[in-house]
Amino acid sequence: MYELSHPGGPLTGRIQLTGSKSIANRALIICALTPGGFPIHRLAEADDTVRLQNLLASEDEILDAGPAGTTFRFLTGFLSRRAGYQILTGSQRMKERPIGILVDALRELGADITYVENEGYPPLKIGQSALDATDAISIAADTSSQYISSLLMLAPTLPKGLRLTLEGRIVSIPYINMTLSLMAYFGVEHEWDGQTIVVPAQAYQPREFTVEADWSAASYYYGLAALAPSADLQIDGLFEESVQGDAVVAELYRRFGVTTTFNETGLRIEKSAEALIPPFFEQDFVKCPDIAQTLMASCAGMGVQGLYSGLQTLFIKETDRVKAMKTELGKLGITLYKIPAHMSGAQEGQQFFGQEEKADFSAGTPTFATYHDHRMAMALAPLALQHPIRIEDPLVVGKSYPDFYRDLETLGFTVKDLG
Ligand SMILES: O=C(O)C1=C[C@@H](OP(=O)(O)O)[C@@H](O)[C@H](O)C1
Ligand SMILES: C=C(OP(=O)(O)O)C(=O)O
Repeated sequence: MYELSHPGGPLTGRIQLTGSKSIANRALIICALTPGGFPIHRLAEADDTVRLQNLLASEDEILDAGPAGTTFRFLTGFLSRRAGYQILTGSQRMKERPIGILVDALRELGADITYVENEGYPPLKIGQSALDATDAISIAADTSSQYISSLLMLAPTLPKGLRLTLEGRIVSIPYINMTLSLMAYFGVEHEWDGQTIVVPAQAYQPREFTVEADWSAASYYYGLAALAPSADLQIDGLFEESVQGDAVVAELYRRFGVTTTFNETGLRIEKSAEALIPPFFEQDFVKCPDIAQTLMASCAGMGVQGLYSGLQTLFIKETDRVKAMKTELGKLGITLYKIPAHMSGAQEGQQFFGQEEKADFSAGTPTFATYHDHRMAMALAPLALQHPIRIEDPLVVGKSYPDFYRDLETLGFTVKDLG
């Protein structure tokens, strides 16, 4: 367990931000699909990326993706064409994260995939197939965009390419765009017409590639700036033009008086002591699910009333994130609650959640559980600007950002290992 604290006063410093695991994992899969490969610079040191790199190089029969969603989903597609049989497995939580939508789509293409334990869930036994049964399939787009990205990256290498029709409300759409723009960087063209993406058969063109810094990780610095009396932070490695949907975080925090200016090496986040905090924050997170916890913790720290929608994918991530945030914010006297449909005006398939109290530390130092979810630890960490906090299983951050605590220390935080 770690205890985090900060002496108070203005928050200043400079961070070389970790690389994006989403971008790195796409680059690794595309590289493996490109004859001869290509050099990738600033490959993220995230556990999920190291894992994918190791599994792509492994000839073992059992491949363990651990808790890494993109690693598991991207490999499910990739291994369908690799020689021999492999068993693709993961952590206990991974075995609870659905994979049936992707398996059904791959089976329609001709894949040889069987469930080793429970129907619809990892682990999978994956054999080699030409994936030439058809060149046009449909897939439900309302559960995880990672299934779609997995198919898209494979698509140009299929004998007749792929015509992929997305059904239902599309979640996490910026991640589909990220996949397509990386494919385009490596010379692969597509057409997106209505709900259908067409990728003709083509070869990836090798090109050197550099991984951008991680905008999802940047969200924690926005969270810190929002809770500091004043802040001036330089975050290196991020650029205004980004393929990451979570870059929207710069816009979201502007509402709390946290401003962003781009410069040569990255960006500067500033908040002045006079910044006005609005009483209310409303946001649909369907395009940026990974920053929802950051904003919930910020609203808690500022005592801003939050109204959230687009959280439907959070239930099947590293943990049920809504439930986990509800429990942990509850330790600070905050109720995160579902708003009944008749009160929120929610349309079918939509749910609204609300919270309004300000974090109350009068019960002493809170101990936050992390539920095997890196984002629980990192999203709650900024609250240490208001009162010391304790984080259980703190090294869970390694999934995307192993140097998180070291970077906090450079901003003046004390990180005490309580064992
Ligand atoms: O493709 C990706 O890199 C990701 C897609 C998103 O998942 P879903 O599409 O399952 O929402 C996101 O939450 C995850 O952290 C990374
Ligand atoms: C949801 C996440 O990752 P994954 O789905 O790849 O496990 C995440 O990093 O927030």
